[in-house]
Amino acid sequence: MEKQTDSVETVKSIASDLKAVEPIVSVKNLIVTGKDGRLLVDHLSLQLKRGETLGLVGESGSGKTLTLKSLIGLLPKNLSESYEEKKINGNVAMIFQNPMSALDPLCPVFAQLIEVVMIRQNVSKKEAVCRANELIERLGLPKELSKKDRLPSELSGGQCQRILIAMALACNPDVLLCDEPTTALDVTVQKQTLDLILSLQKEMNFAILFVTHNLAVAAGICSHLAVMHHGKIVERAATKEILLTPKDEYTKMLLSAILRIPHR
Ligand SMILES: Nc1ncnc2c1ncn2[C@@H]1O[C@H](COP(=O)(O)OP(=O)(O)OP(=O)(O)O)[C@@H](O)[C@H]1O
Repeated sequence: MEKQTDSVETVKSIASDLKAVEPIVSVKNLIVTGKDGRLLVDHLSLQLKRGETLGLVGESGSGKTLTLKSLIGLLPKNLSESYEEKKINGNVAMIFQNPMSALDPLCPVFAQLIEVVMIRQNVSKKEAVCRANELIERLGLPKELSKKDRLPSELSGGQCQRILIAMALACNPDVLLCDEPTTALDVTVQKQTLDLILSLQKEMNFAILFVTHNLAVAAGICSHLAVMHHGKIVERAATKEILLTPKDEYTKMLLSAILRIPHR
């Protein structure tokens, strides 16, 4: 009997080891096309493992957001897609670029958070209120948010983004898709928000796919970068390698376009 229990434990441990190394996100040859036949995402392939942070960088219009939308199943209806593989092993959550427009402007933020907790965690309203309060505290948001009916317009941009991060956490994500989550914030709030996302990742070990046109921001937080140009990934490597020895001409151009503080 003891031997049998031992072997069950061994199988369980092998299964959990396999889960740790198998990719959480696996995309092969994703193609997104417009009505006019224009290739907006062109044979894109990527993989992401638990705890990894991959930055998807490239100029505006290169297809980064459409890649995320395809992954989360929110591709606009006028576009069509095909792929060899598109797999997400676990829960996925997304943080959008503009926190103000991602929230319902007419509904108090606490009520919006409660709704997400109720739906995603399948709990009663009473339990959802408790969990939403925990999230508010964990994300360093003012406690009175749960008491006063505050609309998104009565919060700062940084606070709204924290509400969206709280909503994402309520989904218990295995992978977090971030679409320029700090672009609409001022630089100090940008840094606080990025630090917050990274510390939550450390704690919960989810993978991050981080979309930005800002190579400096991506380089600061991502272990690997994939450079996108005209819908294609033209180069993918460890962040250090891309910064020190870029191979693709477009990557070199992106690097040379980073603004530097002039010598005083
Ligand atoms: N619903 C749509 N219908 C037609 N074309 C679209 C649609 N959505 C996006 N596009 C086009 O697809 C291309 C890629 O768009 P996408 O939003 O993915 O770019 P991006 O790299 O995320 O840019 P940005 O950094 O500015 O958000 C762009 O040329 C855009 O105009």
